[in-house]
Amino acid sequence: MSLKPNLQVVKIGGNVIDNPSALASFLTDFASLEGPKILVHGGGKIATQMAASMGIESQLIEGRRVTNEESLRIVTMVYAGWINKSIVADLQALSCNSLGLTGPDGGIVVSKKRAAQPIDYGFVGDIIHVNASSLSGLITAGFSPVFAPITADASGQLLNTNADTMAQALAIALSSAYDVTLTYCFEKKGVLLDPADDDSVISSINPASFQDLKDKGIVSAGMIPKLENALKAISAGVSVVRLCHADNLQKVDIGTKISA
Ligand SMILES: Nc1ncnc2c1ncn2[C@@H]1O[C@H](COP(=O)(O)OP(=O)(O)O)[C@@H](O)[C@H]1O
Ligand SMILES: CC(=O)N[C@@H](CCC(=O)OP(=O)(O)O)C(=O)O
Repeated sequence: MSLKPNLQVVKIGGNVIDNPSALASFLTDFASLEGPKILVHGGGKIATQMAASMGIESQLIEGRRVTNEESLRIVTMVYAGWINKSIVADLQALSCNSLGLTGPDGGIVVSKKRAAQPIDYGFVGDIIHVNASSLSGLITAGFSPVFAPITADASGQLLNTNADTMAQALAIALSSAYDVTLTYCFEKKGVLLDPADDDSVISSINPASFQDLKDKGIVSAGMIPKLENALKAISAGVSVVRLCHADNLQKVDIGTKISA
C-alpha cells in the first residue's frame, strides 16, 4: 500500500470552458474534491474565436497551435488573463483557495522552444523542468494551483504549451511525492470508438490499442496529443489516468482508463 498522500491533477478542456453552465457545474465538482488538487485549463477554442474576431486565422496541426508572435500575445491574454482569472475567481467564490499560475510564476515550469523541424510551430514550448518542491510548497500551504498553458524558457521567452502536456508534466513531477490521479475532463464521455456515437466509450486504452486506433483514424485531432500525454503519464509514475466527461469528474469508474 502506498504511503504517499493522494493528489488529484485535473485538466479541463476548452470546449467545456466555452460553455458557461458546463464550466460552472464542473468547477463546483472540482471545488468539492477532497484533498490536495491542481487544475490545468486549456482554452484553445476561445483563443481561436478571439483570433478570428481580430481577423487572424488559426492553424492547428495534430491538436497543436502554430503560434507566431501575434498569436502568442492572443493566447497569453486569453489563457493567462481572462480564462485563468475567471476560473480562480469562480473557485474562490466556491471556497476553494485557488491560486492562478503560468509556468514562469514561481519558476515552476520551464520549457524550451520546439525545434523548427520537421514542423515549425513557432512560439511553442516543450516542458523541460518542473520545480516540484515549489509546487508542493503551495499545495502544503493549502492552495489549489490553477495553471494556464503558458510557459517560458530560461531566457524569459513566453511560449504556448499544450494544456494536456502541462497536466501530464505536473502529474509526473509530483508523482514521487504523491499518489497522483490525473483526470482529463472534456465534452465527450471518453474516447469513442465511433466519434458520432457518444455512447461508444472505449473503457481502456494501452499503447498498442492507441496505435491501432490512430492507424484506423478513430482518434484524431486533439485526441492524439491527449492520449500521448495520458500514456506517458501512466508509464512515468502517475497512479491513475482517466479521460471522462466534465460532468463525471467525481464518478471515478466512468470514462476511458489508461493502462501502461
Ligand atoms: N475517438 C475520439 N473520441 C472522442 N473524441 C475524439 C476522438 N477523436 C477525435 N476526438 C476529438 O478530440 C477532441 C478532444 O480534444 P481537444 O479538442 O484537444 O479537447 P480539449 O480542448 O477538451 O482538450 C474532441 O472534442 C473530439 O472532437
Ligand atoms: C501549443 C498548443 O497547442 N497550445 C494550446 C494551449 C491551449 C490548449 O491546450 O487548450 P485545449 O485544452 O482547450 O485544447 C493551444 O493554443 O491551443
